[in-house]
Amino acid sequence: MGIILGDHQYGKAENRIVRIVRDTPRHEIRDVNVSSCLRGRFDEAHLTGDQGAVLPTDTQKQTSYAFAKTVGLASLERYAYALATHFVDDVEPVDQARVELEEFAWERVSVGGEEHDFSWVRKGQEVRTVAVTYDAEGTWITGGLKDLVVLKSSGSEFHGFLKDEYTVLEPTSDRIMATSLVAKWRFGAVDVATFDFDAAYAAIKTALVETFAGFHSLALQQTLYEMGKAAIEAVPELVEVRLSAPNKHHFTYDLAPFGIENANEVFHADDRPYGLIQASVTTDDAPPAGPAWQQYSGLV
Ligand SMILES: O=c1[nH]c(=O)c2[nH]c(=O)[nH]c2[nH]1
Repeated sequence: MGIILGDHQYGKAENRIVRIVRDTPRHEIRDVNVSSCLRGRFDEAHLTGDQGAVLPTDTQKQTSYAFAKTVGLASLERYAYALATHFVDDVEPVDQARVELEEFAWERVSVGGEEHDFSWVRKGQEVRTVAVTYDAEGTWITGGLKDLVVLKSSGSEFHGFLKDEYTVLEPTSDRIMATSLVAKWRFGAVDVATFDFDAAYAAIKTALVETFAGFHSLALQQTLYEMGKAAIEAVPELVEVRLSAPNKHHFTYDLAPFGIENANEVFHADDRPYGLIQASVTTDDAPPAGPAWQQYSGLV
C-alpha cells in the first residue's frame, strides 16, 4: 500500500480589517473579515518539512492589511482580485489563490435628522460574502449573503406531500414561513475593473427578498427556485445561484385546553430540528464552475 499527499491549501483566515477613508470630513467605512489561501507546489513542506516554497501565512496577513490601504476596499471584489492576482503572479510556487471576505455593514448615525460624518451603528441584517479565485486558467467570482432572517405570516402552504406509515404532519394552506437565508451566486464573464458589484448585490438582495414576500408559496422548495430565478433575471451577469434555507418552523400553539381559539395568531417558534432545504438555479449555458465553490474558511 502506498500513501500519497492529497489536496492541500493554506493561508491566513479571518483578518479583521476596518478601512476608513478620511480624505474629506465625511469619512467612509468598510469592515471586513478577509481570508486568503494559496494552492500550489507545497508538497515538500508536507513531505520533507522544507518550507522554501511556503510564503508564511503571516506575510499573507501583512499583505491583506497593506492592500487595504494601497488598493483600498471601495470595491470588495477588486480588493480580493488584487490580492489573489498578486499571490499567483508574484509568488513563484503559487498556482491558484482564493480570497474570501465577509462584510459587516454599518449605517450612519443620524443626529437631529442629519447623517453624521464619522459615526455609525452596526447594521443588524445580513452578512455579505465574496470569494475570488484566480489562476492561469481564469478568474471565478462569487458573491453571497448569509444570516438574512425573513418571515411571512401568510402566503405559504404545504400540502399534497407524500405520506407513509410514519407521516403525522397535517397539511396546511396557511402557515408562517421563516428562514435564515444563505445565498451564494456565481458571476459569468464580467470585467472586474469596471463591473458595479455593489449595485449587483443590492439588486440581487432586493430580488430575493421581494420574491420571498410576493410569491405565494406551496413549499420552501418552490420559493427557493423562484428566488434564484428572480436573482438571475435581475442581474443577467449571474450564471448560478445556490440557496440554503433552514425552515424555521412556527407551530400554532394549542390553546384549546383553555377554551381559547387560536386562528393562526399564537405560535411556538421552534429552534430545532429544522428542515434544511437547499437548491441551486443555473442558466442553461452556464460555464463550468471550476474552483468557484472550492471553499477555504468555510465562512463564505
Ligand atoms: O416547505 C416545506 N418543505 C418540506 O419539504 C417540508 N417538510 C415538512 O415537514 N415541512 C415542509 N415544508
